[in-house]
Amino acid sequence: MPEAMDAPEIMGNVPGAYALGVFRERHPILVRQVREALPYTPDRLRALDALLDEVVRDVMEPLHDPDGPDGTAHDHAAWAAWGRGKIGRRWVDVPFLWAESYFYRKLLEATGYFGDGPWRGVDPFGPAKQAELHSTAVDDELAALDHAATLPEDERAAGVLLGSLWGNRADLSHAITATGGPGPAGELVVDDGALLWSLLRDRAPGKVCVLADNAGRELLPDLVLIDHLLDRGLAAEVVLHVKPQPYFVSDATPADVAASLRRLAGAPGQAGKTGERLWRAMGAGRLALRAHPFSCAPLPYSDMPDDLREEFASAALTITKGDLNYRRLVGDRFWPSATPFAAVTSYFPGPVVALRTLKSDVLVGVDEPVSAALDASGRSWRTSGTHAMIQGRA
Ligand SMILES: O=P(O)(O)OC[C@H]1O[C@](O)(CO)[C@@H](O)[C@@H]1O
Repeated sequence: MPEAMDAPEIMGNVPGAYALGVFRERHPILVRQVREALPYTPDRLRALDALLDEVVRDVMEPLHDPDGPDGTAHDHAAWAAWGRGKIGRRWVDVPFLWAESYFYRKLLEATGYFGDGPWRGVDPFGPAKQAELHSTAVDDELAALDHAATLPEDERAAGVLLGSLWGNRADLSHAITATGGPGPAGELVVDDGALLWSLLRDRAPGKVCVLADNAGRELLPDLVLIDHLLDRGLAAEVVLHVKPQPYFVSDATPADVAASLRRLAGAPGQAGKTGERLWRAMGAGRLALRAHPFSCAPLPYSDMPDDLREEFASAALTITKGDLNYRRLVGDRFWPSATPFAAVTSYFPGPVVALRTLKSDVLVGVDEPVSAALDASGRSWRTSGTHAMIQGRA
């Protein structure tokens, strides 16, 4: 194991670390927003208030007793095992990735998502996701596909890739405390776009896995990219991995994929044609959907189970979307920025490219003078989504 693999894990209790603000500011706001988003019944309101109190007191309580009213969840045993030595401590005193995952798991429990009552399976982030999917901003983005269709092939390919990349900036969890909307595309700090295309163009079309991130304004351009790969014969099949349950506010679930495909297929022009092709690809099995439980585990991909390892090993390319997948891919650690991407992803069983806008402190593969100059600029370039990377290895 390279020496750099010992970099310290990101925790919320490191002064100045971005993670601290997530626990102190974002999570309380989020619980309050969820409380108002749906007409929750008194039991759910009490549970949400208890979670808010837990977040404000900064002590992680266990999940409810498996024999209790909320105890029907399939994953109690897993969380009890993952949480050994962590539950009972302060949210900020355990690894950031772990604690954030636990927070979203607890939020679902509080809303009754896993219970036997009427709130079972109701996405607490559903209203926000639906509002975004049916916004005029999405109308405009879909209409822009008509112009994209007139571009020369290379420009069009570059456009669909950048659309998917910068779609990651539109993230409802980040929007909670960020100022302003997604805004225009910013700066690329790493651009391995040529590698991505060569992995797809220089060999017979194979399977491409896409590890999706957010629904709505990110998933739509991801689907456009997937359509491009299938339609241009760059992929024989695409496997789209989404979350089995609501997670990190806007992360895509199978229901969100269905809603996005309906949105695309119902749109005029090129967007509608794209939606119809994808709909047919889904029916023909060329576009497959997976919602593996590991997608919501509080663990890095280096701990992936054997079935996922086999899936990625059999892929010509795996594309990971977004900040959280990046954290899980390279390890959520304070790496020196020049740490090679290939070294920290050497465990990954096949070629992998990450499309990510930068929204948290983890960073690899950026030369020290470059990161030092950006740090000196005084901008919060590592965490505000203004900068992005296409970073991969064969
Ligand atoms: O949607 P993305 O790109 O995965 O980003 C989510 C990010 O937002 C946060 O939840 C809060 O910043 C990060 O922890 C996480 O990495």
